[in-house]
Amino acid sequence: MTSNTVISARDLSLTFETNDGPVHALKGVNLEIEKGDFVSFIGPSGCGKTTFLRCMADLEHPTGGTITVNGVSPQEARRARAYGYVFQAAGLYPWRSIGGNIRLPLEIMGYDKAEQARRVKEVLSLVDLAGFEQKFPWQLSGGMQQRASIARALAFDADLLLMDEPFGALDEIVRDHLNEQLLHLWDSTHKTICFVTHSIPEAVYLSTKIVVMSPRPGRITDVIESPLPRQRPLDIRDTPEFIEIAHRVRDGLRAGHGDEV
Ligand SMILES: Nc1ncnc2c1ncn2[C@@H]1O[C@H](COP(=O)(O)OP(=O)(O)OP(=O)(O)O)[C@@H](O)[C@H]1O
Repeated sequence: MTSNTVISARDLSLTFETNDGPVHALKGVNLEIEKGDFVSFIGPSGCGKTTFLRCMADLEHPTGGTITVNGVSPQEARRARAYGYVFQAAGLYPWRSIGGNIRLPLEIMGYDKAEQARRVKEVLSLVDLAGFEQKFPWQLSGGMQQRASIARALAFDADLLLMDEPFGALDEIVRDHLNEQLLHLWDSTHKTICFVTHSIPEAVYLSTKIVVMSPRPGRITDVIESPLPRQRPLDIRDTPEFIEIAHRVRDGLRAGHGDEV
């Protein structure tokens, strides 16, 4: 672990006790994430991607091993507001305007009105929604709503962004556009991003590091360091380098699946 280490998981395990017996959501997970990394977690349903993200966010508590966030416990990191969390669904309050939704966590945290207004403007422009502050969620497309939820997660300017399959419900064209915007945002803000996805092209396009996971028990089967440059136009997806990484991810997913049967 170095001073640049954002997430450090050592032999991390989490077993849920259920009526049907124990569920090993995570077992023996080891991973280091450095400042500025864009890390995707990919794997079949039930391999523990969400559980891992929730452990980072102090929303679940490991039953074995250790995990630190910025060198401290997830609980301390949560209290220090070390991360923003973006959920699968945008989860905006329909009775609040877009500005009102983004402002809500800032109100709770006691920022003064001028600072709230400044931050709302800043994050809306970061996600390309300048001018939409007064609109209500139902007046925005699904992709715009998801961008607004990213803006809300960015509002208190945490260096770490945890994103749980934020674009899963969107069509491919919108998703491509949001992927480009997210890469741009990552590049311009130097944040560290942990991103859950089911899509191989999305994982390869976005990431500096791709973590391939496998279920029962949930574990990491491969960690791929991407050789792709930081600046990535969408057509990088047609290059041999991109296709080679995508193959490796697919092979990793297949191997993990083979263990199940
Ligand atoms: N609160 C809980 N109680 C019991 N079991 C749980 C709980 N949360 C998750 N699980 C189980 O833990 C395993 C991992 O779940 P998790 O949601 O982390 O997987 P995932 O990889 O994110 O799946 P998906 O891609 O479907 O979102 C699954 O078998 C799930 O059923």
